[in-house]
Amino acid sequence: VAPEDWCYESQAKKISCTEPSKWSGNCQDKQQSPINIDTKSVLRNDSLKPFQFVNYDKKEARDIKNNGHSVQVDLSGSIKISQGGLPGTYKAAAFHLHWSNSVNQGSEHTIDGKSYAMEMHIVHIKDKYSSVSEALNGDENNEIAVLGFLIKASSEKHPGFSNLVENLKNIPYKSKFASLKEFSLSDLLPKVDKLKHYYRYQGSLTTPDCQEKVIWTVFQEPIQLHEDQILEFSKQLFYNKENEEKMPIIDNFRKTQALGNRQVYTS
Ligand SMILES: Nc1nc(-c2ccc(Cl)c(S(N)(=O)=O)c2)cs1
Ligand SMILES: [Zn+2]
Repeated sequence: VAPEDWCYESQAKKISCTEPSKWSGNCQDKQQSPINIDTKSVLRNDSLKPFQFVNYDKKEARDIKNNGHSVQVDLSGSIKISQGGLPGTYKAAAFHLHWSNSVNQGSEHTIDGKSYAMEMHIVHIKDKYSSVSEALNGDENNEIAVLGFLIKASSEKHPGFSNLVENLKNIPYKSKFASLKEFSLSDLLPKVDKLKHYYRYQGSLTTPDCQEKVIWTVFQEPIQLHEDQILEFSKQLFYNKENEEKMPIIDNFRKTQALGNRQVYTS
């Protein structure tokens, strides 16, 4: 089945599409993501130094896009990460999010069985590549580095996310774009001194073809958004194109996968 008609369980109930248990490619292999992180079984690894974030504080106006599975913001390759136990420098490609229509679930990774309301993924590729698809052609298991940020509901509105959230109503359907006011990635993330603590493991893309080429980082410090900001995603965004039956993007998160013989490390 061609990967483009893959879908999540919530959609498979309404339309005929390939639901997660039937995803093809590497999706049925043994080093899949996301996983539950059992904090009692993680191993401290002192070589997991703090990340070096380059141009994360660079303010840029960017487009936000409904890609039919999530909401995505493409990033310029001048944004980079290094250190953080990575084998070299990686450049940013894009970020996207996963969510539900309730705040008690929506994240992909879980911590001691606890789901968070959302999860943001900043996808990076090795510096030598110029696209995610080029990186996926590489044959190492660390061609891609995803930084995962858990998001929890709070009573406070997150000012850094306000413009992004306000623009969701402008991209209701697949392939719609909107222009965001200038912002930096740092505007969205916890303070850099809170990013010293993170989990690390070897895994995959959480969407087809689930290639096992991702070195995963899940930060321990969650981002806090107001409940209304979180619920706006499932209220305003639809999977389908303009003139098709409206199907809200809800529960666009993959279930946790077997850890198998992998070890999760912590900085
Ligand atoms: N069409 C879509 N692709 C993705 C995607 C692409 C690359 C990656 Cl690495 C990921 S994830 N969730 O593993 O971070 C998701 C989402 S929606
Ligand atoms: Zn993702």
